[in-house]
Amino acid sequence: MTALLEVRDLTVRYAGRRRRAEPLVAVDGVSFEIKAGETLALVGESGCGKSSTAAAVLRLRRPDGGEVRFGGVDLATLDESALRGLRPALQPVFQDPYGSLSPRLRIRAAIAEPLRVQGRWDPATGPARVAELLDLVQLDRSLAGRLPHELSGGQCQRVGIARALASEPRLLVLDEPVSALDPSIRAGVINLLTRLQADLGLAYLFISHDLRLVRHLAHRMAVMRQGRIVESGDTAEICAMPSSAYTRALLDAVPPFPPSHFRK
Ligand SMILES: Nc1ncnc2c1ncn2[C@@H]1O[C@H](COP(=O)(O)OP(=O)(O)OP(=O)(O)O)[C@@H](O)[C@H]1O
Repeated sequence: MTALLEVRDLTVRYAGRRRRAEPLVAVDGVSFEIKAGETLALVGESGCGKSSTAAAVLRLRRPDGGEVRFGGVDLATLDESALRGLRPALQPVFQDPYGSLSPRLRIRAAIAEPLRVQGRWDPATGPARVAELLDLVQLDRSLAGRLPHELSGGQCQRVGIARALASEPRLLVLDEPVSALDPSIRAGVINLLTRLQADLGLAYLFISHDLRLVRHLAHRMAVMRQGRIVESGDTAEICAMPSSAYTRALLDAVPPFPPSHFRK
């Protein structure tokens, strides 16, 4: 099967703080691919370049080098008007569930917003679509009239996922999607993501520093260090026999697995 997302030699640089300072190379020649229905986890310590990679894949930031081919089209070089047509297919889910939602927008409006922005809101069918999206993320329809602060963190993150699904994406970029949540509700959101992938055939770029989650969720993983991928491949194989000493050190720091509350 051909890849849905192909990233080749991706480079992201940030200008130095002081004038004439050397730019910081946050992502340095990173390559990976993701097929439809597959999860690739990007793992590594804080500051290794995971979020910068995600921002370049989502074209929130124009890469300084390399290719980001989505469905064969290189997003790295597209202008904003050409990107507009492709953006619905690649959707982000961020770490902070409250920060991702406007505090004054009721849940039904928050879920409908992407459809309105994309000019796809139909007053005749829209409310039923919002209800369907609430069902998809296993939220009670009665929550539609609430404001974000009236919901728990886990419920808000489900709203964030429903908003992403409203665009009928093919790829979700999940940047630490459960690390801000209470440990007791993380498993519920992870199980939801697993089920959505099976039902909708979604591909996930899953960014996490939590290797227990990665072992549970990701078909393949890529380990980043100082902007580069030091090891990548099948998650189970890497976890059983890492070829890089750095990966081994990351794995050795992880408590025993699996937590019993994850659905197998
Ligand atoms: N907007 C920015 N301007 C300047 N430097 C940045 C910017 N964003 C990130 N960096 C730097 O780029 C490097 C990679 O950061 P990035 O956030 O991509 O790493 P990360 O692996 O996602 O880390 P974390 O897990 O802490 O989010 C770090 O050295 C960071 O300080």
